[in-house]
Amino acid sequence: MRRLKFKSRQFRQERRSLEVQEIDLLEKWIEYGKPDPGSNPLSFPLLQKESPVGQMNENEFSRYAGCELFRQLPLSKKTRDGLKGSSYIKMTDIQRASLPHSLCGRDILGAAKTGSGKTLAFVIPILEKLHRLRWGPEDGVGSIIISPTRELASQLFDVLNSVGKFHGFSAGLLIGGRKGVDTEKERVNELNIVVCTPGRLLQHMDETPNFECSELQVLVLDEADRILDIGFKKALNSIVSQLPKQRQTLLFSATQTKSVQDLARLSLKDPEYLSVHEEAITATPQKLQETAMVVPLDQKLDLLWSFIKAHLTSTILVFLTSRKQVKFVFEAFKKLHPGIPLKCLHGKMNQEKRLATYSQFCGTRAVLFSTDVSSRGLDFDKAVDWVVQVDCPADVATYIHRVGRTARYDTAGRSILFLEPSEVKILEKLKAAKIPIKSTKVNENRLQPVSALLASLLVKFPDMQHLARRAFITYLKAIHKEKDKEIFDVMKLPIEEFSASLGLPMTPKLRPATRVLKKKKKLKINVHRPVGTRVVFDEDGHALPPLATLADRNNGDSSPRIDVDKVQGRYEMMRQKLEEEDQEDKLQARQLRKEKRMKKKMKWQRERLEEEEDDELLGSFGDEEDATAAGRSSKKQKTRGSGSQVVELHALLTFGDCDTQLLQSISLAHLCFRGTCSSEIDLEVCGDASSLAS
Ligand SMILES: Nc1ncnc2c1ncn2[C@@H]1O[C@H](COP(=O)(O)OP(=O)(O)OP(=O)(O)O)[C@@H](O)[C@H]1O
Repeated sequence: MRRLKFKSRQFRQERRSLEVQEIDLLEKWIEYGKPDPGSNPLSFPLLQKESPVGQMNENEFSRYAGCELFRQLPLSKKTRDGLKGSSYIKMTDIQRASLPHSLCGRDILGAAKTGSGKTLAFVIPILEKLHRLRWGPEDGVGSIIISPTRELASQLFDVLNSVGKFHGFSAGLLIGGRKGVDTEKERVNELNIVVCTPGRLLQHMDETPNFECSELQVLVLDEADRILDIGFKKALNSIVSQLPKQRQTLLFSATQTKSVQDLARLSLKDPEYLSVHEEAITATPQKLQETAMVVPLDQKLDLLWSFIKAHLTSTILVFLTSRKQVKFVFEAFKKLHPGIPLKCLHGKMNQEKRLATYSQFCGTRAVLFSTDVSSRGLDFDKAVDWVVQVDCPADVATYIHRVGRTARYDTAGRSILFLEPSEVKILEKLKAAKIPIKSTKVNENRLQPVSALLASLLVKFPDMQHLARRAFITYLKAIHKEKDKEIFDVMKLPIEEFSASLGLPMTPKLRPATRVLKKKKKLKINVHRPVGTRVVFDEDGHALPPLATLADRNNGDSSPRIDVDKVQGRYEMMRQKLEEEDQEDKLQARQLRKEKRMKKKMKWQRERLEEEEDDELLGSFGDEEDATAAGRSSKKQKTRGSGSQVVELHALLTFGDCDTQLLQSISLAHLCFRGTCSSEIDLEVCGDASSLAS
């Protein structure tokens, strides 16, 4: 047994040196085959499947720009094994075009159709870059992947988990509201790869002590155009200002931004623009059949109900404009029992429910009513048969993302768009954007009216009346707010008929927006008022504004006038003072963080050195030292581990509101569960985690 342990240490050393050799080889290979900046590897002659791969002779390597199999790329064994384990063999176009550039460390601006495999195009370079840098727990956050929604972040995390399972990086999913943030704070500093939504990342940057990303290597923005748009502007600017400028940045989306201003915000360095489907005849997947139907607003629910009743064995994703509409249609249709499971998803649902709904919907026959929270990035296991857009999308990009939830990778799919007659102008815009959408007429004979059923439902369940009213109002408000007035005109809508179609007995009154004037706050005497903030009154008993004390009384006027220069001077002085103090504070905090990091790093390096010395000692002293060294080295194995044969359970941690339990179980297992694949070497278990060893 002792001998076996000695072997396992030697094995670890050998493995480490093999890893160093592999990295050296990969770096040479990448350097050798770098494609020219600005070139598109898709236009290179295809590398034959049977061509030799890797090092040809001392200074010659096989070509990787222009290859189509993952195994022909300069990737580590761990990544290759991860890809193979997930059955990824052949690259998609965006992967073929971008990976040769991103593996060399270049910034990428990648655009490709929905469902075309953009996720792997950024997950692989992250794993490879950190692997080649031999990134470890003590190095902190090496990569951040930002996604606009929690579901998408969680899905990206799953892909990272499956492809990166042979690497020893710790990764965390940081999403969600206030809940769970404290648990995350305790562990977030140990992460190497962070998958997150902008809000949660910023929350940690602001609140978590010592959380910093000053060593960041790769920043990824998935659905980049969405993250760069106005809704996330403030958050993203704050995030980027806290990241080092020296980093690789990868931006991907099906509808990519080219705004120079946007890109300047991210300080991209000579990015490679790779829009692989720009030349394609269509902007949407080839196997997607797209149809539009013109139907008056008051018949949309009839059409939707008839559609669902006619497709009871399908998986259908239905998009509506507002959360209130989603709630109403879902609750109402559920009570009418259409004969197929119904689900709903919107941004105000709690996170656990959102994630549960998302995973339940994957691969089952069901109808999911959703707002645009599901429109981007989600890969419902390639199982959505139909995308139904009951309400017109805000713009062409939204249309592309919504229909992109079906016909993913190489599967087929169908979509249908219900258009109010006043909205038909969008068809021209869709066609101009190379979207092959065909218009068909509604077959009135097959329409199953649902309005009467809804009216009786609203009588039976008075709560539903409120939902219906809210759905009505929020829809009209949303249309009123839409920017594209050529398509959206609330005045052209049949408002009364629409209200009746929801089952409402009377059309709710739409009041013009009024400003609610707040009551003037009563002034109270604050006895705890800090010294120096005394209120000064004039002779008539009126409180003087604070700056009146600075007024220039020497100009002869009876009423004192503010001396603007004096006031500005004082402000300027205060501003300067504050800025100086701020700078000092920042410097101090940075210094402290740096020292702490250095200490941690030194400690880890010392431990590793000791471990290596131990190994060498063991080599000379043999079996005697084994027993004492075993405990110590097992402990070290907890924090640092790599290698193809040793399986460590600490590989990936999951953070997030719903994962507290999982987090606990992983940290338990993380204690020191270590098994080896070699039949020669026995399981080595330390401490009280022995019960986990079986
Ligand atoms: N090389 C590949 N071989 C086989 N399947 C792949 C490959 N790359 C990606 N896929 C599969 O294709 C599907 C779509 O991939 P992915 O979600 O990355 O698309 P996307 O381009 O990011 O889509 P969207 O624009 O909607 O976000 C996934 O189910 C994924 O597993």
